[in-house]
Amino acid sequence: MSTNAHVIFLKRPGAEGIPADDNFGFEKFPYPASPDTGEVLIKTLYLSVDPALRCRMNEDTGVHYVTPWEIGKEVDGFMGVGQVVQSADPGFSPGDIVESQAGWPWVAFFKRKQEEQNPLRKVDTALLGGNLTLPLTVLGLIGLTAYLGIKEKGGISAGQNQTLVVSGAAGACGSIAGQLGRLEGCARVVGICGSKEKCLFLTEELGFDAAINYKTENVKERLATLCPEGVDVYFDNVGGEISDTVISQMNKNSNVILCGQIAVYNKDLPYPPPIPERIENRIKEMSINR
Ligand SMILES: NC(=O)C1=CN([C@@H]2O[C@H](COP(=O)(O)OP(=O)(O)OC[C@H]3O[C@@H](n4cnc5c(N)ncnc54)[C@H](OP(=O)(O)O)[C@@H]3O)[C@@H](O)[C@H]2O)C=CC1
Ligand SMILES: CCCCCC(=O)/C=C/[C@@H]1[C@@H](C/C=C\CCCC(=O)O)[C@@H](O)C[C@H]1O
Repeated sequence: MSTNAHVIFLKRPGAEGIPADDNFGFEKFPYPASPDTGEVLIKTLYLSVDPALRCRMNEDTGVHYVTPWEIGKEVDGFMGVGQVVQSADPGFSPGDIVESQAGWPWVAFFKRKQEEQNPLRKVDTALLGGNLTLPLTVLGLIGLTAYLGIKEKGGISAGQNQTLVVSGAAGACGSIAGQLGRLEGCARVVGICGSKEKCLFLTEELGFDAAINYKTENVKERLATLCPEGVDVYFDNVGGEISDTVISQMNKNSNVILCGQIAVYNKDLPYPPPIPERIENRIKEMSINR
């Protein structure tokens, strides 16, 4: 009989801890014989490895909607895509492509019950043009996060000559947020990211007006040059010093879309992590929505 295998969580990185291989283990276990009534057997195809999973390595994530991983238990991510191998549920047939919040059995089969909290959804592959990872990116939670952030929190109106700055701009959320900001009507879209190649990707392929490499350039000076009328909308993926610098150049009544704070995920801080007092004061003085 073939065996299944999965990733388990072995130890927390601790305060100020950088995640390492030995935080995780790999365990083999028996492969389920066949699905019981109402169950399907799914082969994992793709798993989303998200920055917020780092917060699940801590004892307390700081937010109610993201639960910490338990020591010795299987690692589960936010979303995964798989293929039905056997089905004892009339709603699914072998070969169906499905998505759900997924555990991490590695290139293996697993058995899952239909759960109210975490439904298994059939993916309409005709919409995907052969790219089965799209439900994990632009057509999934990532795309929705960027869309709702820009639409609901950005305060963007066409014709208002607004400047949008995006940090983590070449990443999954940031790259979509910048493009949506442009479509919503921002006059200028500036991305901040960590390499020359990523800067070129933003300006040459995604239509950003400019990009700043925070690893080699002075972000404060470049922002002042690229955003001469100040910043009206900031899609914040990173927090930390970069965000302090952007917020210092934001206009009165402007909007920070607080998407994530990846720069501080290795620090043992509650979410959202505290910001320096001078930045708090500026947010109040300038009536910045955050
Ligand atoms: N609110 C929500 O529901 C959601 C929030 N998020 C949050 O959005 C953010 C981005 O997520 P996502 O797009 O999926 O991530 P990606 O993994 O696609 O991109 C993350 C990028 O962040 C950059 N980065 C990493 N560390 C730092 C640092 N110290 N300073 C500056 N940049 C850094 C890196 O790019 P580079 O080379 O440019 O440094 C990295 O590639 C995260 O904070 C995440 O938690 C994501 C999804 C949903
Ligand atoms: C702990 C810090 C979270 C910071 C915000 C963030 O990065 C969110 C990430 C999302 C995530 C969260 C939404 C719902 C989780 C529900 C899962 C559960 O365990 O019940 C999701 O949208 C994808 C992430 O990257």
